[in-house]
Amino acid sequence: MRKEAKIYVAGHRGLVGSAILADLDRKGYTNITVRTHKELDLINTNEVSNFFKSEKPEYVFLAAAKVGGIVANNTYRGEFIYDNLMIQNNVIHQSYLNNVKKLLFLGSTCIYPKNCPQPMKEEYLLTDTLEYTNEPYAIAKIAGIKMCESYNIQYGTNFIAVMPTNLYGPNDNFDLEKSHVLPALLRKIHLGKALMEEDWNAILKDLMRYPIKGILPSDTTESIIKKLDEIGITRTFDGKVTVHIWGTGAPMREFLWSEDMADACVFLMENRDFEDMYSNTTEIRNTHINIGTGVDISISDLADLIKSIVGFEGAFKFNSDKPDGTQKKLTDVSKLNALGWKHKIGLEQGIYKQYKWYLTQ
Ligand SMILES: NC(=O)C1=CN([C@@H]2O[C@H](COP(=O)(O)OP(=O)(O)OC[C@H]3O[C@@H](n4cnc5c(N)ncnc54)[C@H](OP(=O)(O)O)[C@@H]3O)[C@@H](O)[C@H]2O)C=CC1
Ligand SMILES: C[C@H]1O[C@H](OP(=O)(O)OP(=O)(O)OC[C@H]2O[C@@H](n3cnc4c(=O)[nH]c(N)nc43)[C@H](O)[C@@H]2O)[C@@H](O)[C@@H](O)C1=O
Repeated sequence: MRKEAKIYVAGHRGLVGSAILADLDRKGYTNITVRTHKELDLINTNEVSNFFKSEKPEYVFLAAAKVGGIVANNTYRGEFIYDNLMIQNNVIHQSYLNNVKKLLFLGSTCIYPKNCPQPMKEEYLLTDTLEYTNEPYAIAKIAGIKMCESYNIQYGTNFIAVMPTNLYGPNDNFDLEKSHVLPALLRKIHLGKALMEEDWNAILKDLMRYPIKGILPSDTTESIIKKLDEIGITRTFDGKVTVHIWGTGAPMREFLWSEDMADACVFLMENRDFEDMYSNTTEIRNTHINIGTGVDISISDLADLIKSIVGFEGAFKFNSDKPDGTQKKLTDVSKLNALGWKHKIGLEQGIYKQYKWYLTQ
């Protein structure tokens, strides 16, 4: 990619999109175009067509999507499949019609079977049934992979698909109902510590930055304590605090720092073309590539790690009313590592960085 090449980052305000924007800037790319969701609704085919016709980007990072944690995926099933299919159909098809040189599509490791052999290799795609809680989202992502692959085969486009593991970092989603596990636990444990220390400034600052439905900063402390209890941050009569963790705590998850993720995306955009992704010329499939650390941790151990970093001295309670989801989804990153890319930020360092960033919000 020439440093002055015109690059479109879709979803530039999100966790991944904002990290890609910063990474491109750091690497000296000077001609980036972006649009907010309000300025350009990627579900709207006409709007997307007009954008591509007028902007004519040469490269596209497709980091815009309807994204959320296990409960959001399981609740808003229709939105997760419709929004994501529409966004990717519009951006991928308009990229083809407008001769985009290269597009990078972001999928997710939830595309692999619920009981996939571990660690999960790219060729395990479509070999068994999916995890129910995020099946609509996963089907949309699989359709995105297949659309990139099929356009490349039929039209000679150069659209590559990457499958990231769970991600975290600045500009993450901290809505406690809709977010992923790491930001959710970081925030709940942070609030638990503040509640135990009766640090009302910290609590009010948090509620102002990330409003929680039904809680107003002007509420009485008794009312705030009651509402925090309802969302799983419970203060008992002796002043101790218990933070509720969804599920059993047994599932294993892998977490990649978002800035590492962005570096991998730019690395692949710079170094890998579609024809590098396969050898068999008769049946071309599984041309996507996993991005991860290859290291996982149980939810329970993750909570303990966050507890030590935040300095929370309360307790945890596991809430099995909430779903566990897939028990393990460790990525096999040997393909990516063989290309010379490896993550730099380990989980403990990443959580420190995430918490430091969170405290500046
Ligand atoms: N976070 C994770 O753990 C993982 C994420 N991924 C994938 O990475 C990509 C980015 O995810 P992430 O950064 O976490 O998600 P975020 O929710 O942080 O960012 C998504 C971005 O897309 C924008 N967006 C959503 N819908 C539309 C729309 N209709 N039109 C225009 N913009 C829209 C959002 O804008 P707004 O907020 O204003 O609506 C937001 O800026 C996604 O494809 C996701 O599937 C894959 C694996 C793990
Ligand atoms: C990236 C990935 O993310 C999603 O899959 P997921 O990893 O299952 O989602 P998650 O991060 O929300 O949960 C991971 C685990 O964590 C446990 N858990 C405990 N306590 C909380 C909690 O407070 N919040 C949340 N969200 N989870 C919690 C929870 O019970 C589960 O066992 C899909 O979007 C999928 O499509 C996808 O792409």
